[in-house]
Amino acid sequence: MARAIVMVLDSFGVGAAADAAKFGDEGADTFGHIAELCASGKAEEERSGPLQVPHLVELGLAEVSFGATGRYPAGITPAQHCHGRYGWAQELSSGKDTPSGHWEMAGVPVLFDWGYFLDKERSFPQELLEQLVGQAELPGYLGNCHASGTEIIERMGAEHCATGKPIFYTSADSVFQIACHEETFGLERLYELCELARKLIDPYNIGRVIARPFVGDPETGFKRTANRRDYATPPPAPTVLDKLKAAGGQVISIGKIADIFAHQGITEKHKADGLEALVEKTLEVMIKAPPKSLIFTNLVDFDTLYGHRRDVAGYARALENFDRLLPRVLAELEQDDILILTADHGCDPTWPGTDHTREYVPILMYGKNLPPHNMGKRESFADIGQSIAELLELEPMDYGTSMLPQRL
Ligand SMILES: O=P(O)(O)O[C@H]1O[C@H](CO)[C@@H](O)[C@H]1O
Ligand SMILES: [Mn+2]
Ligand SMILES: [Mn+2]
Repeated sequence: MARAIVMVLDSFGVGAAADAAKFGDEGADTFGHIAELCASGKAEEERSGPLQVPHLVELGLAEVSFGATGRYPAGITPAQHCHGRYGWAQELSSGKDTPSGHWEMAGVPVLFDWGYFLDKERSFPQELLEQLVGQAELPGYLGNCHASGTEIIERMGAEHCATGKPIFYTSADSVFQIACHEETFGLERLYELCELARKLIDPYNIGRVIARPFVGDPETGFKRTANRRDYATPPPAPTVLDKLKAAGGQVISIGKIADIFAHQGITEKHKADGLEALVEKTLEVMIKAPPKSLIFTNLVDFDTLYGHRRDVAGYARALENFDRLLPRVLAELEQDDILILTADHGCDPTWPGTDHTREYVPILMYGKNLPPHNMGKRESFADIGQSIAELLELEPMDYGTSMLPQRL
């Protein structure tokens, strides 16, 4: 019996989706724009020249980009022969957020609208703020606005440390984020505050409360730590993770997958800090995981360190690093295993603002038994969940079309 290994390159979109205009994202292209800036010598920090991702290209990445946008990315030579079974998928879910993207790839698109805090300033309802301050016995709060998480701790970190007031902020996503200093405020206290916020915020239909701990001081500057924790609302229906767990399979979360699925349908979880450590952890798990396992890894750095920060060279470096590690992942595949590389939304680092972008995502599948094929445009990320259900011999999911070859 096979195993499925899914690695999410968080935010690695491959071109504006058909409905991108609704999100103000017409023309966004995370992969294409990174490649373009690399090829024109404008992404030279700690790397140089055209984007080098030959192993991803062998799995079909250049063809996927061509299919999604009508052109090959600048500076990328398409592979003579692709080894992958690949396509590009549009999102059925109404939002371009992380939970929607992940749940949809697990077979459960989010067809309802999330609640959002749309006002850029004074973003949160007064009643919610009063409840939080009262019940958590806080001296008040800072922020209460849309912000980039790194920028707001630079701006308000000192006042937070001096007053003990937590920093509340949001974005175009359905999120309530709380930034607090790990030492002066306390990490456990921040988590407790987020748990309270999670309960109070449920009537507003918000996807996630996120704890954003940081360290540092006003002299040397403030820095976020790896102790981020996401408090997601649970998926609206059983995902392929739940179905696999119920069928006695293993569902192994690496990185923030367990948080994104509100810890549902998970049998084992591992955390690691940074792209390389997350790939190493995936390799470690691949050596041991039994048949009928789903190994599900989220590579968050692409999004958090580079996409939202609009750092093109950083994103390119991370892609090149991942590409260098990819042969080791391929070497660890057993005969019947299938590797799926994909993304949950875009976050074009050349795009205005700091939010996600509505894009097609790549689906690059590879297995020793899997005939290579260009599977074209996919109607939903749920094709991933349906493929996993078929591979691991589960009941079919309600959404999605399997990308596995038809059995004779
Ligand atoms: O700017 P930071 O704090 O990284 O926030 C980003 O991370 C959040 C969750 O992925 C998104 O809502 C986005 O705004
Ligand atoms: Mn994401
Ligand atoms: Mn993000």
